[in-house]
Amino acid sequence: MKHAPFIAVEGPIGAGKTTLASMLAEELNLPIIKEIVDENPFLAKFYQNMDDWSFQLEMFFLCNRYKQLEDTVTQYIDKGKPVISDYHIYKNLIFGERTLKGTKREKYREIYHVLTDDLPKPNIILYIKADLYTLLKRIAKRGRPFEGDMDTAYLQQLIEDYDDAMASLAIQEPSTVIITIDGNAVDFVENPEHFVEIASHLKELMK
Ligand SMILES: Nc1ncnc2c1ncn2[C@@H]1O[C@H](COP(=O)(O)OP(=O)(O)OP(=O)(O)O)[C@@H](O)[C@H]1O
Ligand SMILES: Nc1nc(=O)c2ncn([C@H]3C[C@H](O)[C@@H](CO)O3)c2[nH]1
Repeated sequence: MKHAPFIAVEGPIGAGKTTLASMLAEELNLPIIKEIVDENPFLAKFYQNMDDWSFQLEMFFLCNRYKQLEDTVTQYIDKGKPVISDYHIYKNLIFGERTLKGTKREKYREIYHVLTDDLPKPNIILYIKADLYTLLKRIAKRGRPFEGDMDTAYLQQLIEDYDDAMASLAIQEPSTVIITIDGNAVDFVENPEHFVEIASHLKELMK
């Protein structure tokens, strides 16, 4: 691999990104960058009223991820050190395009590009695909109170948005390696062999 591996684990809500990224970080001895969830002041409000809170929420996620990406670049990428993250900053566009409307969507899209276009992006993406049934099961298992009433239509739409986004990324950035994991069938939590297979694949790519 020409550049230091910058690995992102992606997939719709509850797919298992943090779980897999943490397991891989430990197995491969990699530093991990994790999404900020608990200190997010808008998330619970957003799930109660998406139209009222989407712009604040998307901007909050974007600013946080921008800061984390800047730090990741200076601390790891610029020094040629590998790193793993439980998200790709592109997810801001996936969510923003879905939750925002009209001029706010256009403004947000512009701000996203101004902030991120000149920054390095992950060169390996592990994309966990999973169906609605699996995601709802995992979201319930995790039991975050504010996700309790999640609209299933929203989640189903995001599943499709993620598929479209990964297909677009594959075209826009052909050098990015995208490994798709069937999150319904492959269970890296319950089945150690499944995890070993993913970790071995990644080790090969990182050589
Ligand atoms: N392969 C799996 N098999 C069974 N349970 C899993 C699996 N992956 C994750 N889980 C469980 O599902 C829940 C959601 O996982 P996790 O928090 O890693 O998802 P996520 O994709 O990071 O979520 P979010 O999109 O909200 O950030 C957790 O309770 C986790 O333990
Ligand atoms: N609207 C919106 N935009 C984002 O960029 C975004 N990223 C994550 N999330 C939601 C999913 C989980 O509930 C919870 C933790 O991942 O936060 C988001 N929601």
